[in-house]
Amino acid sequence: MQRDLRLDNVGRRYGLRGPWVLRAVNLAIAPGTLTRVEGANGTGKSTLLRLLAGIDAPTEGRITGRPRTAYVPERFPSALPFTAVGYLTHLGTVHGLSRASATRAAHACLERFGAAAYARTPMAQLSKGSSQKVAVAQALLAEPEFLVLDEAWTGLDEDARAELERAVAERTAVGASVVFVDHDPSRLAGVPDVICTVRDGGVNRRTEHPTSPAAGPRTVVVAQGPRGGALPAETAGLPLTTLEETTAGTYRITVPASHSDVLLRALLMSRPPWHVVAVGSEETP
Ligand SMILES: Nc1ncnc2c1ncn2[C@@H]1O[C@H](COP(=O)(O)OP(=O)(O)OP(=O)(O)O)[C@@H](O)[C@H]1O
Repeated sequence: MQRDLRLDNVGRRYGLRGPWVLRAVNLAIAPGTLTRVEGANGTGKSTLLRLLAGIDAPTEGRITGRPRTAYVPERFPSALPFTAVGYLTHLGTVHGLSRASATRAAHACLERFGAAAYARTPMAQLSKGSSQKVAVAQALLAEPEFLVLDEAWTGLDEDARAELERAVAERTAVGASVVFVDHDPSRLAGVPDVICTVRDGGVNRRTEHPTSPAAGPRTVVVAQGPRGGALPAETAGLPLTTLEETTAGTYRITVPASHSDVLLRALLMSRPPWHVVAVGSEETP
């Protein structure tokens, strides 16, 4: 994502005389940020996400700067006349991949979320959880610059939930933005850069400070790199909780557990690679 996605004076109501669900919303989503949207039931969270994703148009106001976007809706229309892999392959070709690459990407995505066994099952026959995995896979397939997740974790098993958290971390680490709603307050706790609260038709935006002690599980990585040097550039988008040079060239780095894979990959893939000495988990207060 190269620039902010902007909502200027956006309003949305359903029907000509329906009540305004959102009104006078001004909001900017910056590249590389993770935003959590919260609010009571029926306040307009899904409405806001559909507007952000471009699935729905504002009744008034303007939305500009939307990059290549993917969306996981609250309710995924699973009764489609495709097998899971057929559907994802089709979408891959729509996104410009060759058929062979799209098929490979489709299988890889299903495998990643533990749904490889259902690749050839007609979508209408998938269980709710399996079809949710396809919903998530379709969004991640094209490596979007902007990812919008409306209760995307609901119905996923534990492994798939963790995998989706990792996928979110990967997206933001490469400069994409992610906006999500989730009923579980501990979802990615301490990680979001921004919290948006929808209330009384408005959106209140507040910036979080990932450097303050974050809630949720954290991973401690001890790694050796250049003395007094900086972390590899690939770690720039990560919400590091602490970074300490314990002895010359040895660093103790703490990240939210959901981001540990991205941190480790960045360290090991940097040129020259860092040496990872230890990885452990840290209890949080
Ligand atoms: N397609 C629609 N047609 C008419 N009214 C709608 C439509 N979609 C949403 N609404 C109304 O807009 C309001 C906000 O709904 P929305 O689903 O955006 O809220 P939400 O905060 O996501 O709710 P929840 O937490 O229950 O998922 C509700 O009053 C809802 O009935």
